[in-house]
Amino acid sequence: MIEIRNLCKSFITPASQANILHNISLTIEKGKWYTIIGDAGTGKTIFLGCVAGLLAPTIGEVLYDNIQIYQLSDKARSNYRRKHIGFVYQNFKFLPHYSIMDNVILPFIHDEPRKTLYPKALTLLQQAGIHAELFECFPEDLSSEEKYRVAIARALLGNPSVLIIDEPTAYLDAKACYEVLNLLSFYRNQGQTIIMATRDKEAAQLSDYTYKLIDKQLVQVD
Ligand SMILES: Nc1ncnc2c1ncn2[C@@H]1O[C@H](COP(=O)(O)OP(=O)(O)OP(=O)(O)O)[C@@H](O)[C@H]1O
Repeated sequence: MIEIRNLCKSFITPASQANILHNISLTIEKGKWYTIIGDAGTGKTIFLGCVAGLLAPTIGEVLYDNIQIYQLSDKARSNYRRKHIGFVYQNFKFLPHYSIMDNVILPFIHDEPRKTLYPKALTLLQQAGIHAELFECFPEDLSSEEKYRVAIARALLGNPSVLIIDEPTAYLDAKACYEVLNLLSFYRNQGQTIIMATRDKEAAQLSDYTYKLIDKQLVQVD
């Protein structure tokens, strides 16, 4: 369903060249959970950005259902991304002065009326274990675990083909981490495709496939 072909990513300036990813090929199957583990600075976020249509590879291709997303115009790729990709950022990117419910709904407010978005957001927030009394709170009122849960609900509101998650276990203690991973497992069991990057190899235990990013390349782990 997602085909990553010979992906290389470098950052080139007149003074230097930083080669981050080299010749990565991977097929992402529908309904499976892929975990990319790697130490800090190995290129996990860069890899997710390339797969998500946010960062053009220097060489190589990313195809969604045979469509080369980097051959699309910026506008078409942006539309494609909105439709197909739900992204949970490492730092969430919440709007601090908007309520939790607004943070979930606002990314889609130009696509659909609030009155149809609201019940979907309500269901996703409830599935994510967010109690109704938190809906009108602000992001800063939430615990780290609750923030992850809200960010996952927001990423799923557009019913994306793939949920991409950058480091879901950062800032969480072991129990909270376990709970968030269980929530992801629930969605994978419902058929959601997931690509997750993390430094924590223990976080890969519920996923279907684990790869390690090492020396700029992906190596499958057991
Ligand atoms: N625009 C850029 N120009 C040059 N180097 C960059 C640029 N953006 C990122 N890098 C470098 O790419 C490397 C990989 O960064 P990336 O954020 O993908 O790592 P990561 O594996 O996600 O790390 P972490 O686990 O800390 O989040 C880093 O060494 C970073 O400095």
